[in-house]
Amino acid sequence: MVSIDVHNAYVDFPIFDAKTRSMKKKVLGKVGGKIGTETKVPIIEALHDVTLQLREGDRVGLVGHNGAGKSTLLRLLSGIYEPTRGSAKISGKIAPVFDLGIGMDPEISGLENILIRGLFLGMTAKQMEARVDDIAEFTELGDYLQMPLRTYSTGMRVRLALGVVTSIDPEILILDEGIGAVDAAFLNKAKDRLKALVKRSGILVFASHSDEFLFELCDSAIWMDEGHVKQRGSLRDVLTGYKGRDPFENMSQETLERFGLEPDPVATTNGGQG
Ligand SMILES: Nc1ncnc2c1ncn2[C@@H]1O[C@H](COP(=O)(O)OP(=O)(O)OP(=O)(O)O)[C@@H](O)[C@H]1O
Repeated sequence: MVSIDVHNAYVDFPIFDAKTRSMKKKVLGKVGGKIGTETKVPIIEALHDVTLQLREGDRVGLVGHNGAGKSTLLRLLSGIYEPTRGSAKISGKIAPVFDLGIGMDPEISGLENILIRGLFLGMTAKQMEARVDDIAEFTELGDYLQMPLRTYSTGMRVRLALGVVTSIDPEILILDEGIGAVDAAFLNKAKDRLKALVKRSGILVFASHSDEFLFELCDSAIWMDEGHVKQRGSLRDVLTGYKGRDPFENMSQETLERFGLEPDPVATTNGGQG
């Protein structure tokens, strides 16, 4: 049974090299977690009293300002961070995809990197060997696949990484946005593979700043603010709360239809003006 149970979890980062005196001057900022200065060493409270349960079939988007705690929560859900207080119990094979470039070795070939990266994401060597041709074809990298990775452009690396990531069979897929460096045509091609990947995953948690991408992959969402869960619910409701307006407002009819979504009735009746 695939599941995630987080109970009253906190994640603190003590900052040993910060200048406590100057930190005590209050600076009001919109972004970032809370910085506590009561102790000698300033502490950033990246997650504050987070409780959530995720079950098989959940497709959850994570939204929030820069520094709100999304990446920290993803790392907690992946078992990379332990909670400072509280608990996080994760059952299932986790594929954490934070940084598409992570786990790649510049000195070995693209093909070898496909294999290594697959192992890193929980696949067996046999499974990866069976998929390598399909991945190679998807990347359109041709003879470059025999060359060391250091000879690749940024976009070529992303193609390779996306090819591997979208070929795996994760029970729990933890996805952090970072898919910007490829050209639009390739991203469209990757979207279909990403959707198929999400379909065969047990649980998806996806942090993103793109409404459209969130609607492609998720049906519910969590709004993180200053390290705590500010709202959890349907993707539309949470985005409306977070942005202060209905996310459908700015979507074209074609996009809405593609997602199988109903246009906002208010916007429709007044000619899309409000
Ligand atoms: N390794 C770390 N050491 C110290 N502070 C950290 C560390 N990682 C994150 N933080 C702090 O924790 C808070 C939450 O950061 P986090 O990276 O989780 O935010 P985020 O919501 O993912 O932001 P973004 O949208 O900018 O990626 C921030 O205040 C950040 O400064």
